[in-house]
Order: sequence, then C-alpha cells, then structure tokens
Amino acid sequence: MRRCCMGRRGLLLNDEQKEAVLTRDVPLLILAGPGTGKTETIAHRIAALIGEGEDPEKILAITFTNKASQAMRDRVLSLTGKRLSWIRTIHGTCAQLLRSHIHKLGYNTAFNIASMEQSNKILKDCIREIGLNEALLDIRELAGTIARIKSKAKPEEQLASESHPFPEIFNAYQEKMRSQGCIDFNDLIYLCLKLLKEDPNTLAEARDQWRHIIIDEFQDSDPAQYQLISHLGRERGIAVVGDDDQSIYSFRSSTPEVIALFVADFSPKIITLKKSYRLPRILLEAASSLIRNNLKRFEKELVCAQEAEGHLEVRGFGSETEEGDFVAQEVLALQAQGVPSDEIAVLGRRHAPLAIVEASLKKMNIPCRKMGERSFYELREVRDMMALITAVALPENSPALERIFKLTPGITARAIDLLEDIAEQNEVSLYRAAELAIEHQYLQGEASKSLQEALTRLDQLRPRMEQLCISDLMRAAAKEFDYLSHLQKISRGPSDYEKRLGHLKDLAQMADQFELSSGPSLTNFINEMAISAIQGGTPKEKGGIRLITLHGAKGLEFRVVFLIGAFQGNIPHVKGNLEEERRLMFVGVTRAKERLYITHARYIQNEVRQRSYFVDEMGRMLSPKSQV
Ligand SMILES: Nc1ncnc2c1ncn2[C@@H]1O[C@H](COP(=O)(O)OP(=O)(O)OP(=O)(O)O)[C@@H](O)[C@H]1O
Repeated sequence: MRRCCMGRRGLLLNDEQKEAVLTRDVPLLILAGPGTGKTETIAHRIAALIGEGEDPEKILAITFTNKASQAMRDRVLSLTGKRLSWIRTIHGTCAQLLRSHIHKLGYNTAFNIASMEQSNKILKDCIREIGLNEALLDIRELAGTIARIKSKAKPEEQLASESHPFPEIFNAYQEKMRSQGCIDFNDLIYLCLKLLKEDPNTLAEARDQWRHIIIDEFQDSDPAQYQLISHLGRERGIAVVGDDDQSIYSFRSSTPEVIALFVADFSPKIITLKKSYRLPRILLEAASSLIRNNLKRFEKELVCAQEAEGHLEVRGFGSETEEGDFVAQEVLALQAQGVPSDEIAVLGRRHAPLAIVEASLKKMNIPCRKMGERSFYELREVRDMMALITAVALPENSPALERIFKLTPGITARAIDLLEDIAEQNEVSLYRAAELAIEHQYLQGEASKSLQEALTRLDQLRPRMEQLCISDLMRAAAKEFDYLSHLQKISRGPSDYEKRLGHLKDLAQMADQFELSSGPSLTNFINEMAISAIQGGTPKEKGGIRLITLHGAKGLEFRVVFLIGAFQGNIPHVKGNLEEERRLMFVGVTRAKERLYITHARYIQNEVRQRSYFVDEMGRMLSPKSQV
C-alpha cells in the first residue's frame, strides 16, 4: 500500500487523492479542478491496481489526446516499471476495437483513417454523383453536420430529422467511404458505438477485455463518447475524472452535462480533489472568483497548496500593436530575469491577434512559434513514411498503397487510374486490383514490371515486421524503396533535404518512444498517428515563446502566461454561450504557475472596445497595475 501513496520524487498523496486511488467496487467520479493532481491520481490508481495483482492488460485508461496518453503512460511506467498497452485515446481504443470487428459492418479491417482532405474529397464526389450542384453547397458546413450527427447519442434519430437532401448525402458519403476502404475520424466512435449497440458479441468481448476503466478529462466527452464509455463501463470498475469548469469544446459537441449524466446513470461515489498544487494564491482566488459566476456547475472550493502569492497584472492599450509590443518588452525583461523561453506562453482566442504579437516578438528578435499550425503529420516525407509502413502492415489499405505506387518510378498516373478502375469495378482493394492487373497482364512494359517490383518489396518487408522495431522497419522500408534518393529529388537543395531527413528522424524517435511506453504494436502506432494527424499539434516541441489559442492551451502549464485580447465581444465572444466563454477564460487563467498578464486593446479596427467584464469578475485580487 505504501508504494501507491508515495510516487515519483517522493510525492505524498493528500487524503482525497488517496481515497480516489484506493476506492474499489463502486463507480467513481473524481472532480478535479486545475492543478489538483488528476494525472498523478490516475497514474497512482493504475499503479495501485497493478500492485494489488491486477493484470495490466485488464486496465483501460482513456484520454482525449495522444499527448495526454503519452504523459500518462510515462507516469505509469515511472511508477510501476510497466508498459501499459491500454492507456489510449478514446479514438485509438475504438480504432483497435474496429480492426477486430468492423468486418461485421461490411468494412475492410485494413481501413484507412481518412484525413479531412481525403474525406472532403469523397464528400464532393458524392455530391456530384447524386446530381447536386457543388457550388451551391458549403462543403465545410456539410462535413460539420455529418460530424455533429455522429457525435450524438442517437444519430439515426438525428439523421431522420434532417431535411432533404442531407440524409441522401450522408448515406452516399458513408457508402463511398466504406467502398474505398476509408472511415473518418468521427466514424471511429460512431461505428464502434454502432457495433457495441447492435452486436452483443462485440459488446461481450469488449467488456471481457477490461475489468477497470478510467477516463481522464471526462468533461471533454460528447454524447456518443459518453454512450460508448457507459457501454464499456457497466458492471466494471469505472472511474471518471473531470472538471466541468474546463469543458470548452462545445463546437465539437462536448458538454459538461456528461458529468451530471454519469451521476444519474451510475450513482457514483464522488470525490473532489480540492488542493491545487499549481496555482499560487492570487491566481487561484481570481480564477475561483471568476468561475463562481457560472450557475450550472459542481462546486469545488479549491484550496491553495502553494506558499507563493503569484502575480496578476491587467493592462489596457490603445491598439493591438501596442499590446503586442508590451508583450515583447515584458518577455525581454522576464528573460533577463532568467525565465526560460519555453516557460512563457501567449494565449489568444484566435490566430490573427496572436500573429500581431508574433510580429512584435520577431521585431525584437525573440524566437517564438505558433502551436498547431502546419502539422508535422502533414509533411510530405512523414506521410510517405507512414504510407510505407502502413502498406507493409495493412496491404489492403488502398490510400497507403496508392501513395507508394505514386512514389515508385515507372508506375505512371495512367497505370494508377487503371488500377483504381479495376478496384472499383471488382469491388476489391487496390492491392487485389494490382494482383489482378499482373495476373491478367492489364499493364504492359515498364509499368507492369515496376508494379510487380513494388508488391515484391512490400511482401519482402512484411515478415520483418515481427523482427524489427517500428523505427528499424522504417529504415528497412526506406532502403528497400530507395526513399532517400526520392527525398533528394523532391528537396529544394541540401538544407531542405537535411530538414526533411530531420523530420524522418523525429518520426523514428516518436515510434521508439511509443514502443517504449506502450509495447510493440505497429497497427496501434499507425492508428495513433492517423488520429494525431487529424487532431493536429506539433509532437516535437522546440524552444521559443509559445503562441497558442485558448482552446489549444487546455492541459498545458507555464510559469508565465500572457492572456491577450481580453475585451468584450472577444471573450466573452458575441456568439458564444456565456458560461462556456467563462470556462474558456478560466482555462486560460489557470495555465499560469507564477505570473499572469491579462491584456486588451481599446481600439480595434476603428471601434472602441471595452475590457472584458470577466476581468471585473475576478474581483479584488487585481494588483495596482490593473487600474489602467
Ligand atoms: N499530493 C501532491 N503533492 C505535491 N504535489 C502534487 C501532488 N499531487 C499533484 N502534485 C503536483 O501538482 C502539479 C499538478 O498535477 P497534475 O499535472 O497531475 O494536475 P492536473 O490536475 O492533471 O492538472 P490540469 O488541470 O492541468 O489537468 C504537478 O506538478 C504534480 O506533481
């Protein structure tokens, strides 16, 4: 027992944390405000279960981002010395379940998790095939509605309530995705839930697989995810951990109401983690005073565990440029005092105002980077390498194979078109179509020879999957396909080549880290990478001041935070739900460990803007500098 209550760095759990770690045999709701040690508590709960003799394979810990699951895996590894394969994102868990069961819905188990770009292209094709005028339809809005329907608890009812021609488009899209061996990001939950609801065997198998289910950031679940979690968690040890005050993703259909639903459905024991270790007194009081204005919430009464007072400063400026220049000057001063750059973040509601601060920082030669911009996963070389290992592991994954064919000298665009036609006409994968083309000599000369060679190389790599770690498989595939020569050809000079090579090394390192913490599984790695590519974010964080949107900042912490654009109409936003807007501000405020600056400009695009009244709601704790 001692082991589970004394973790890394000799950290002693407080009484509520201990209770959350040790409670068994009842559903559990752990309400945890910012910095109250929820990651630490979950990791200790897992360690305690393992300490009691539980099989690690029987523990499923669900997070909502890959970053969070990687952090949790690392924490558990450091506490137990064990690599847990089931500390996963909710989408990753579903992807793995679907690989075993999706054939029951008529899909290929080698399905490709389509990128937004791929699924939007398929959506456009469907619209054209139905005979609708693409120009009159908003593809983004349609894709958004498709996603929203899939995130509902009862998507069929929702679909039936939509007016013509939406249901036709939805059905055509689902069918075309299926016939092309693809599913989209929301299908991971939607199809998994469909299987759990409609197929008792899948449900029984999934329930059998785990005895303990722990969900982190539970407030981020949408209704479909909640259904899924509650299907899996019935009659199991289920513990959900969340903070309704940090529910900020209603645009993705998440709702803080899932916590009340869980209480109604499971009658859980409720434990509130009250002690906040991250926030100094002034910031904790300001944040609490702000969030208290929300009426629909679970009260948490946070207590400060820190001795430090902290620092909160509110500053008003004439223009956004002046606001940006202030941030840059203050950053220089902080750096001179020894605050490292990567401990400073600028948070803004949208990318555009962050770009103004970026310009000010650059003017003063301060390195900075915007997070979540061009995704690492979208880089050409990263996509090529992922396609190579995907085509090795999942030969029937047609989009991956198509990419490999495009990389292979000798296989022309016309040859690929022909293979696609064969696949469509025969309702088979591209791989099978390639086999048919070779067998019946549909292709001649160089194209036929190159196609045969590409398939042979993949076949030769396949048995090596079992012997090699993922990064070595990447190296072997690069060699087999002479990928580095290809990289040289597509690079704009030696420095570009080196940069691209660096990205491939980063990718290999990510694969090593993945295997180190969660064990060897190539398909899991492929699933998780496809999910990360859709969720976005930069995996490898390099130095510099970070510029992040408020929505992207949840779960992060910095010594110093600048929360910019705190004016009426921006936060709270004119179109936003007031309580969610307040939660967004709360998330921003609670990212700072030491100093928080809240700034706003008075004139924006020739209009006078008032300071956000959320600042007034933070109350009397503001320091003298706030009276600007
Ligand atoms: N019992 C404890 N004693 C001392 N420090 C603790 C204790 N529990 C947690 N901490 C520390 O508090 C900090 C916040 O913990 P953790 O990251 O687990 O919080 P969190 O609730 O997940 O935060 P967030 O609100 O960002 O999700 C960490 O530095 C952690 O080590």
